[in-house]
Amino acid sequence: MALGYAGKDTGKYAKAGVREYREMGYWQPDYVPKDTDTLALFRITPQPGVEPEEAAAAVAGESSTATWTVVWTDRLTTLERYQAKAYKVEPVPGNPEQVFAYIAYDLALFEEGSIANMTSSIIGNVFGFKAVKALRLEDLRVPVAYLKTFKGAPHGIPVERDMLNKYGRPILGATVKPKLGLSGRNYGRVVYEALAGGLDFTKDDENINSQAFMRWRDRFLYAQEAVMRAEQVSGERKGHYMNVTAADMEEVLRRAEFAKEIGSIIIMADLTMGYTALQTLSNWCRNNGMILHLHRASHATFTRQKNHGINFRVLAKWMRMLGVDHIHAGTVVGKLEGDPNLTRGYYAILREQYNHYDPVRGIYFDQDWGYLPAVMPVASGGIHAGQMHLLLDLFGDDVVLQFGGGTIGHPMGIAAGATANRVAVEAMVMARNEGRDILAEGPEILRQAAKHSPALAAALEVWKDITFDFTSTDTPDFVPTPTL
Ligand SMILES: O=C(COP(=O)(O)O)[C@H](O)[C@H](O)COP(=O)(O)O
Ligand SMILES: [Mg+2]
Repeated sequence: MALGYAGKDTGKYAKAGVREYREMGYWQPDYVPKDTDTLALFRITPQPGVEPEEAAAAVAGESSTATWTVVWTDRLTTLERYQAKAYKVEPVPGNPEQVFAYIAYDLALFEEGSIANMTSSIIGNVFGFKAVKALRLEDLRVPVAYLKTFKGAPHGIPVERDMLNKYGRPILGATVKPKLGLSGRNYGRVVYEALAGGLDFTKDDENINSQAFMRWRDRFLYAQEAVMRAEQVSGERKGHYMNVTAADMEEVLRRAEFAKEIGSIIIMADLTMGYTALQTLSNWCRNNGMILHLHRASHATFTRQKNHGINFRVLAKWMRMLGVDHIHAGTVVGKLEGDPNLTRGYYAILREQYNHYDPVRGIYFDQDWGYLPAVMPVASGGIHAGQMHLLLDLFGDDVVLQFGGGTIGHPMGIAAGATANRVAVEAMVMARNEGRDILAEGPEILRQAAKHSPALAAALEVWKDITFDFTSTDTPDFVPTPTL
């Protein structure tokens, strides 16, 4: 074996000073996790010849105290406390190559209120470890004791609704398109049309920051002028997520300050900024009464493949702790990856105060959120008014439904695109509130509403029943038991 690692060929490596992680105390099948432990569920594909328990112990070791050999200085610490403990290994249904490994981390291991520190421990080194062919962090149970060292969302769902004065229905938004190339003035025109036409929010796209064709200050000014004019004509509160993502933190905060100064209630940031930058911005938003929208730009590079990386639910948990008001969480019916059951699980993680074990939705641990504010999930990417019944049925009211192409691509213009979405959502909410079965009757409810709305009629005609039907790459391992 070419690995500097003790697999089955223990004798050889023991001679070379390499110890099995199991022997070093990282495999403890009798360990009873404490309420204050962080629990992690990893999907491990061990290298051929590496036993599952040893692979689990290795992951526990490398994500906490261990190195590849025993070191003299271990004796200078209370090693048993600081060692992560792999305590259970289970087969993955239908996949003999993989195992689920459960690992417990003591509360002492992570700095208070630091996602950077927690991630450096749990996912810092171990994903490149040669003894595992592939590794995925599937879920995390964060103890309330550690959660209480975070403040969470700057506002949370009820406070955001109060700020907007909008209740009892999904919030509607749109991403300005094309993503790149518009001048500030034309950009502002799109914002105005979309908001005056009936949407609540518009937003910058992830890759709009401050390029030469449209510097951020111009965009912010034109967009805010559009917001204020749309507020005047509609009598409603409106907003445009101003993307403050920049190359350094001073510049990020300069842009955020400016957005506040000109009267915006919301800013946005891209996940590409990094955890520490986001946490600074979250604190700034809490201190300055600004809503923080997060675009999960880049997440699919590490969340999408089922055998390696991090499941999005773990990222969602970190973002709820770190403190964002909104996060993109998938659409199921749109253009981007998302299994229905797993996506519902992500929404539960963001919105509920207590998540009960539900492996069908990919929730592997009970999670008490310790009153950390709920985060508003954002459904965005390839959705349109014709799917309103599906979206409302899947996600309920506490969600931002964002129609970029599905507003700006409307044949009668941007304002008509916005109106189509607003009429569709109001008709569907009313039908649901009257007790109708919107999943079964949805298309008919939309057709009836379209009789009085040429904008909705045109939207239904042009996008008909477009859905993006591809098999998800990430699917649940546990299928629901069919009920008789
Ligand atoms: O620009 C869009 C959607 O545009 P459109 O509405 O025109 O398709 C967003 O960047 C995606 O929603 C991101 O994906 P996700 O929300 O999955 O993170
Ligand atoms: Mg985008």
